[in-house]
Amino acid sequence: MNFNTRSRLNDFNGLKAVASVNHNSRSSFLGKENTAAFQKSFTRRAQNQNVTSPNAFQVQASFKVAILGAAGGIGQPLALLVKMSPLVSDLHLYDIANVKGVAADLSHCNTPSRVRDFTGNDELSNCLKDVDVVVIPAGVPRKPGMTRDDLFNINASIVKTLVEAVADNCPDAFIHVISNPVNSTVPIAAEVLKQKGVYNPKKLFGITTLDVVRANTFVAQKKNLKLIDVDVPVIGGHAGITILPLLSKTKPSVTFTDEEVQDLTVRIQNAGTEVVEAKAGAGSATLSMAYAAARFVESSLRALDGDTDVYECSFVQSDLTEVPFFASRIKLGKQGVEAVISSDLQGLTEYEQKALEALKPELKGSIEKGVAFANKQTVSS
Ligand SMILES: NC(=O)C1=CN([C@@H]2O[C@H](COP(=O)(O)OP(=O)(O)OC[C@H]3O[C@@H](n4cnc5c(N)ncnc54)[C@H](O)[C@@H]3O)[C@@H](O)[C@H]2O)C=CC1
Ligand SMILES: O=C([O-])CC(=O)C(=O)O
Repeated sequence: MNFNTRSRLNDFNGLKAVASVNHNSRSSFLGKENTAAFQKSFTRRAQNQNVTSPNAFQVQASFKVAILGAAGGIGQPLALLVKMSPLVSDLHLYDIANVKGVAADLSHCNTPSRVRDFTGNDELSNCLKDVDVVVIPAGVPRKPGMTRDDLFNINASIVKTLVEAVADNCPDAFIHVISNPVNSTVPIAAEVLKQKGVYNPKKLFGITTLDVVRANTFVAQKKNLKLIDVDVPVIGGHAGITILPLLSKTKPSVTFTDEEVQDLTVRIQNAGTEVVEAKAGAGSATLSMAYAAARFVESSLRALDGDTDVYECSFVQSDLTEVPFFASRIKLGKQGVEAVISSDLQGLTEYEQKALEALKPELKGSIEKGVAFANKQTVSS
């Protein structure tokens, strides 16, 4: 098992690979455990397509990705990063406003995927037809002084409506929910899919990758480690104390003083607020979020493509604890969540064990709020 993030950051060859017709091997700029693994999957794909001397253009990438909320702060840089993925053949951008220009702009990049724009309810079905991965960053972001839960009233309805369309048009797709509060929007999505009779818990993901990205960055800085070697699992949920970095499980193995554990944990938990305050009313994390979401998209596509070494943290339906949705490390495969990695929860420090118990009531409450919203709406509609 390879849990490290080596070569995720330093390998920008993906851009070169997709831009060069003579390039006979491809490596991804994101989400690759290592170039050798990617080379293996490239060769496998070439064999499957009966291409004898493969190059990046002959070996067709075959995955369709849709981004709902594509003209927003996260949507735009995310669309750019996904446009650079050699695994994507079609990129569908949907928003209620301003998406035409974003798509026109992006479509001039000389990477292979085709970009199409869709706007308004009438075009949502076409946007979603035959899509493999749907990413949902639609919704409003926080302003200083707000909690993620303060976004519930607006974003719950947005996510509900969009997931209804996903259920009707691409029920087999991987669904990546970014819109906050993730601790509630993911359970809402699950209820909507159940109501439509198409819920597959293995294919619904709350995106918590940014917590891992932050934890890796902050730990590497604090302990003076090589950034690409660091991997910290982050469990629980995606708000305040429900975000629990398991510093004792950091790879490579590293020791922290009690004070370092306290400081790092609080910084990782408050990192979203740190950005909201720095942006001073102009929104929340967008660039780091787009980077994190692109990493999760790339990992999902690698899994769909048959790679067998794909691990990420995500907020999914889980029986790891008594809380029905829980973020933890998962193994991704062609059918979605192949395994929830339970070993991370064994041998926790006293600090982590206490923090885990403390987060459960809040997380459970947020999940129940989402479930109640989805079901109340059904009764009254
Ligand atoms: N999961 C995570 O780690 C993170 C989640 N977020 C969340 O992501 C969401 C989006 O953030 P930003 O991109 O900064 O916001 P933004 O306001 O810049 O962009 C949101 C986009 O969604 C679009 N939109 C609104 N309603 C829509 C609908 N019904 N259908 C399609 N598109 C719709 C808007 O037109 C806009 O283009 C927020 O809820 C934010 O809290 C932000 C950072 C990290
Ligand atoms: O803090 C916010 O509102 C956005 C978010 O989820 C994050 O940056 O982690």
